[in-house]
Amino acid sequence: MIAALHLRTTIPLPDQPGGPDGPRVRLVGTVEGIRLPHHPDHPGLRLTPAQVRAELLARGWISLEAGSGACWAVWADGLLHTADVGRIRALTRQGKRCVVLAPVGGADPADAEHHLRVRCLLAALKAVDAPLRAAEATLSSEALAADAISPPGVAGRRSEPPPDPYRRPKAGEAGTPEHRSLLVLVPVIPSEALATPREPGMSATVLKTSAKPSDAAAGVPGPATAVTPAPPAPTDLADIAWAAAGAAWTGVETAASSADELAKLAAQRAHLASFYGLTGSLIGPAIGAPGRMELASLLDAGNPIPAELTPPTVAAELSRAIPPRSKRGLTVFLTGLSGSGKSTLAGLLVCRLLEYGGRRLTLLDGDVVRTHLSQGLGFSRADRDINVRRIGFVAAQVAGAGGTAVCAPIAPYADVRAQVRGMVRAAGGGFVLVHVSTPLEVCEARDRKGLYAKARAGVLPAFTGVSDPYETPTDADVTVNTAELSAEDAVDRIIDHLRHAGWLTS
Ligand SMILES: Nc1ncnc2c1ncn2[C@@H]1O[C@H](COP(=O)(O)OS(=O)(=O)O)[C@@H](OP(=O)(O)O)[C@H]1O
Ligand SMILES: Nc1ncnc2c1ncn2[C@@H]1O[C@H](COP(=O)(O)OP(=O)(O)O)[C@@H](O)[C@H]1O
Repeated sequence: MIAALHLRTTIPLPDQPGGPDGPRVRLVGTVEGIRLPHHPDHPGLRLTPAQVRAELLARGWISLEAGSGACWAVWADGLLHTADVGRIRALTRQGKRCVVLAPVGGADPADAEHHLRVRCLLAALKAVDAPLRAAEATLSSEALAADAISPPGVAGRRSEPPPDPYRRPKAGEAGTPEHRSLLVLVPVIPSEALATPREPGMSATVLKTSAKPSDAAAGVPGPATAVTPAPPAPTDLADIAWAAAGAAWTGVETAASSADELAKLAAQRAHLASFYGLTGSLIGPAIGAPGRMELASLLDAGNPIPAELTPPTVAAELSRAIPPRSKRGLTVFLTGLSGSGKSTLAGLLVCRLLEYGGRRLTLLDGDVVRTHLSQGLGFSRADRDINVRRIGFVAAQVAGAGGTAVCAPIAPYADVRAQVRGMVRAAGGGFVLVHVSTPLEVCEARDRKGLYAKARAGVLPAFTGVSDPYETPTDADVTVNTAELSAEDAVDRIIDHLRHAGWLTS
C-alpha cells in the first residue's frame, strides 16, 4: 500500500524517550491511500474494508444506521476446525453474521502452505454454511461458545433461543441466505518493514481513509474518514500476532500469549474489525480445536481425521495436500567425517530402497556434487556452506516433488544442516539426518584417498577432523558407527528407522 500523510501538526511525546534524530512526536493529519498492494493470489478474497462493508450492506448483514449491525469478526490465524465452526455457528444462531478475517502477512503467493490454509478456510466455511443437524444443537463447542459470547447478565438466553437461521424455509417463505459467513484475507505488515512495527491496524487505517467519499456520504458504518494516525503500537504486536498464529497451529500456549499481550492483541483486532464494519471480534482457536501436532500425526500415518476434530471438507483438503509419510517426498542426509562410510552407505541405501520399490531415488554424493553442482568451490567455511546449501536446495526440490534424495556430504556445520532440514520441510518433504559417527582414528586408518596423510603432513590445509572443525550432530535421527557395524547392518539400521517413522511401509 502506498499512502500519503498530509501532516497538520506534530504533538511532542515527552513521556517517550527520543532517538538519535531528536524527541519522539505524534504525527497528526490525514492519510490518503494512493495505491493498494497487488496480490496475485486469491484476488476475490482480498477485499478492502470499504469493499467488505459494501458487501455486507449488499447482503443485508449490516445496515446504514451506525451501530445497528450484528456482524462479527472471527480471526483465523491458523485453520478453522470443528470447534471453531461450532463457535461461528453458535454466533449465527444468535442472529449474528460472521466475517472470518485471516491475517496473511508476508504470504508468498508461491507458498503452498499459504494456499492450503486458504483452501482449508474456504472448506471450513462450507461447513459453517451446512444445514444444522439435529444433534448439533447440543455440541459442547456450541454450548461453550454460547456461554463465552453471552453478555453478562443476559438472563434466559439458553432457555429462549433466538430464531434459528438454519431452519429450512417452509413453502412460500423467503429462502434462507446461502452464506452465513464471509472469508477475507487481511494483510499483516511484517514487523521488519516498518520503523515502528504494527499489527494490521495501520494498514486498515490507511485503507479506510482511501475509501471513496461516497462511502462516508452514504453513512457506511466505520470510523471517521479524517483520522489522526493511531498512536505508536507496542512494538511487539506483530510478533504476538504471529505467536498467536503459531499457537493456533500447534495448540501450544506461547510465551508471548500472556494475558496482557493477548488483551492488547484483542483490543487491536477489535479496533481493526471496526474498520470492516464489524461490531465484535473473536480471536484465538476455539476450545477443543486440534493443534498442528495432533493433525500432523494423523496425516503422517494416513489415518482419517475424525469429524469431531475438523470438518470433513477441511480434512479432505489436508489429506489431498499432505500425503502420508510413506507417500511423501523424503531426504535422507548422511553426515560424517571423510572416510566414515557415507558414500558406501548412501549407495547401499539407494540400492535397498530401489529393491523395496515405490520411491524415486536421487543420489547426491559429496564427491559427485563437487564435480558438478559445486565445481570450483573449496573448503573454506563459506564454500562448504554454499556447497551444503546447494545440496539442500536440490534435495528440497526432489523431496518437494515427491521424490527421495539421499545426500552424503561431510556437512560439518550444525547450523547449515539445520537450514537444510528447514528447506526440505518447507518444501513439504520429510528429513532424516543420519550421523555416520565412525571415529576419526578409524577414518584416518582407512585413509582410502591418502588425504589424512596429506593433512597431517600439512600439505592439505583445513582438513575436516584434522585442521578444520566437525560439529557432532545433536539432532541426528539415526547414528551409525561403521567401526562397529558392517555396511549392511548400518543400512539395516537406517531402513529400520525409516520403517518405524512411517517413511516406508512395512
Ligand atoms: N580440506 C578438506 N576437508 C574435507 N574433505 C576434503 C578436503 N579436501 C578435499 N576433500 C575431499 O572432499 C570431500 C568432502 O567434500 P564435501 O562436499 O562432502 O565437504 S563439505 O560438506 O563441503 O564440507 C571428501 O570426500 P569424502 O571422503 O567422501 O568425505 C574429501 O575426499
Ligand atoms: N562398515 C563399513 N561401512 C562403510 N564403509 C566401510 C566399512 N568398513 C570399511 N569401510 C570402507 O571405508 C571406506 C569408506 O569410504 P567412503 O564410503 O567413501 O566414506 P566417505 O564417503 O564418508 O568418505 C570405504 O573404502 C569402505 O570400503
